[in-house]
Amino acid sequence: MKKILITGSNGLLGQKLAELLLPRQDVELLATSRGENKLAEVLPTLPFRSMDVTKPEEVDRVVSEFRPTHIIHTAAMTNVDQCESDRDGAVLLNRDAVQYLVNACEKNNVHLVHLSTDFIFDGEDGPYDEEAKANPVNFYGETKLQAEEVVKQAKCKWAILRTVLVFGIAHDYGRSNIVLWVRDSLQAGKVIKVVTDQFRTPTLAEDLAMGCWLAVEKDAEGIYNISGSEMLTPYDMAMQVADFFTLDKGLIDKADGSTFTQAAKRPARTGFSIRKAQTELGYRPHTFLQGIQMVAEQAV
Ligand SMILES: NC(=O)C1=CN([C@@H]2O[C@H](COP(=O)(O)OP(=O)(O)OC[C@H]3O[C@@H](n4cnc5c(N)ncnc54)[C@H](OP(=O)(O)O)[C@@H]3O)[C@@H](O)[C@H]2O)C=CC1
Ligand SMILES: Cc1cn([C@H]2C[C@H](O)[C@@H](COP(=O)(O)OP(=O)(O)O[C@H]3O[C@@H](C)C(=O)[C@@H](O)[C@H]3O)O2)c(=O)[nH]c1=O
Repeated sequence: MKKILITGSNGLLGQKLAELLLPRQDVELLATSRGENKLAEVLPTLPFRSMDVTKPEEVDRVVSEFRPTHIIHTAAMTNVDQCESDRDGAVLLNRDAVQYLVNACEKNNVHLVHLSTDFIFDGEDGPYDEEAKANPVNFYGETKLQAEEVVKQAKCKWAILRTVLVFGIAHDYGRSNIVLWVRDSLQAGKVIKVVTDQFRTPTLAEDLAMGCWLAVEKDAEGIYNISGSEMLTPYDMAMQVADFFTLDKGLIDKADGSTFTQAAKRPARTGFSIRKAQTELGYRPHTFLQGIQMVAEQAV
């Protein structure tokens, strides 16, 4: 029996984890997030406690009371541009909160599964394997790299799962992602500028949730890349989305990183080799096209 506490259960990955793990007979689950439970209506039997990971005494109390075997830590400041403007907030949530969780895990003998990102790399020479040297180009990546250092110092068991450009559909959820953004923009007849000079291995949220479960099930320790397997540009992705939903590809304008400005710099070529997760965990992601299809099936 695995006793799993999820942080950030209101987020995209958190919701997919709750859906995946709640029905399992070999898992006892506690979903936590700050504020109210967004899954209360769709998963009424989901055990939930409000837990703000930036409050150490709250983390200590909830972890000590539930005494999980594993924590899957998904909560983070994932708005990359916001991390640039709210640096103190980004450090508190993306790094300091990880230290609070590590403290609670050490005290209660918990295996910590921590989520990290391709944005710890500079994007000069992707795809990356688990041994590649980090060199973040934006503040989000900086804080997530600092979090990895915190986890690596931990005296409890730990795994770091790195992922890339996650897409999927969640309930009552504000953040968009490439598939929904392209679909919704084209459906509204809007012209979009999409970059041709960034490369990613986009990740279906359901696949990432499965990767997290495999890591827990196998008590995996160390670093694992958990992403899709196809290296695509956002422009390639947009074209596949347009094709799938039979939308007007004429609305997709090619752009490049130099003309296209976002507050935070993005690494050019990331993407992951997922060989280690495939061989050691039995991780098998869907294709990007299958991922779009799954999103379409869930769309209302
Ligand atoms: N999405 C992506 O493309 C990628 C994500 N990752 C990493 O994967 C992980 C999961 O990402 P994803 O699910 O997309 O993230 P989301 O932004 O969807 O979810 C994060 C959740 O954390 C919650 N949260 C925020 N602050 C706190 C807090 N102080 N205490 C408790 N919960 C809090 C948020 O709550 P609220 O709803 O109230 O804001 C949100 O529901 C993150 O660690 C991220 O860095 C890595 C690479 C790519
Ligand atoms: C908004 C926008 C994005 N893009 C491209 C750039 C980028 O590669 C891709 C997604 O852009 P976004 O700004 O939505 O996503 P972005 O913030 O870059 O996503 C990141 O999120 C964090 C949490 C991570 O950890 C990373 O793995 C990464 O996926 O789409 C365009 O081409 N045109 C646009 O108008």
